[in-house]
Amino acid sequence: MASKFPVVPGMQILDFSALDKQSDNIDEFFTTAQLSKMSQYEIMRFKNMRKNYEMMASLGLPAIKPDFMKSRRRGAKRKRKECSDDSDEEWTPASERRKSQRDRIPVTQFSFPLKQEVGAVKKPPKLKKIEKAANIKPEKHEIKKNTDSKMPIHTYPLRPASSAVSYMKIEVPDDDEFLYCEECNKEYEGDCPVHGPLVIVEDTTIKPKDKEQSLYTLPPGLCIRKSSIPNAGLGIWSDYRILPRTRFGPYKGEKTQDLDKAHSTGYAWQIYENGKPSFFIDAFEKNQANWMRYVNCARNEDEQNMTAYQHRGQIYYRTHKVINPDTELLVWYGEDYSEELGIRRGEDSTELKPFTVNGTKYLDD
Ligand SMILES: C[S@@+](CC[C@H](N)C(=O)[O-])C[C@H]1O[C@@H](n2cnc3c(N)ncnc32)[C@H](O)[C@@H]1O
Repeated sequence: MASKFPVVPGMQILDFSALDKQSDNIDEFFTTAQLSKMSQYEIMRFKNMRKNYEMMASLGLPAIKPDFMKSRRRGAKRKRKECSDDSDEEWTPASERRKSQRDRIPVTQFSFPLKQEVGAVKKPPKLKKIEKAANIKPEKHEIKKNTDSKMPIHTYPLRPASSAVSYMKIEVPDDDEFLYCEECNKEYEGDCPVHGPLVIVEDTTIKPKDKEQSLYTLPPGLCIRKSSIPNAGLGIWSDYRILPRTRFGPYKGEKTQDLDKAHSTGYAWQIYENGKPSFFIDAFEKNQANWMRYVNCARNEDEQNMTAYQHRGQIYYRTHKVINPDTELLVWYGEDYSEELGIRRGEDSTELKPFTVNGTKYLDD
């Protein structure tokens, strides 16, 4: 498929729109009588299973066909078992299957292992080159307030930890075994039983001692360039369409309990244990971090396209809306740090002007 967007070697442009329509129907696999006995919950569940399977298959990824899709309904009276020639499982009514379904779905059916081994993708250019092209001064311990010119510029490390917070933090439930499903607006112990597991995008695997480690871990289809946010430095952009419920991470960095240090770098996430602040994961040192250190903070809900969450002591980012190609990935750092950055949620609607360097499109302040 032709694309006007820059393409990372080995990357696919994903367009699931046709798939979405087709997958949103399970009529061909059940009789009218069977369908009429199913709850909305069951119907949605089968649709999701079909969608996940077909998306994986369309990408050429290993996917296990759900049992209910293995035989098509050819007549309302035909029994399910007779139709099924490649399954030795006895067919049971959907309502009876519901209880055991979850245990029987292999996790791999849903995972989206965009995993790249060393050498499989071309490494991104050197950080210095990227900074030069984007007209960004090499990274310093510096945080600039982006919205109000009267606001002071803080240079770190400069002050002891105070009430102002310059590390990222989010509300974490007492038990971080639980996963919150934004679609259901509920927490579940493990994956959501209605919408299934998140689609997992893994970091690119790198050699242990690779310099600029954080950049080389970029998954295919993402790239680094100047942020769309004025004075925010570099940021992470999508080269292809990313669907909601896609998970990135975990956020990698040095594990530390040093509060002052976490304050000073601007790259630390606070981790909670039993609902209480415990330690930090600080991604300031590039050779201990991954690409997630470059994800910037959204200035308003509209531009936020990822949610940060803690699960089993680690921080992940997941998408909660479709992210179109050529869009910056933006997460919410939490109230305190955002305030530190001069972000008052909902107030900034700065128009962004594109410009081009060496054929690559950037957005200027
Ligand atoms: C985790 S880093 C993000 C990557 C950073 N842009 C870089 O080039 O390394 C956090 C820092 O990015 C900058 N930043 C992130 N979001 C911002 C925003 N909305 N406005 C201004 N600066 C922002 C701040 O300097 C902040 O301390």
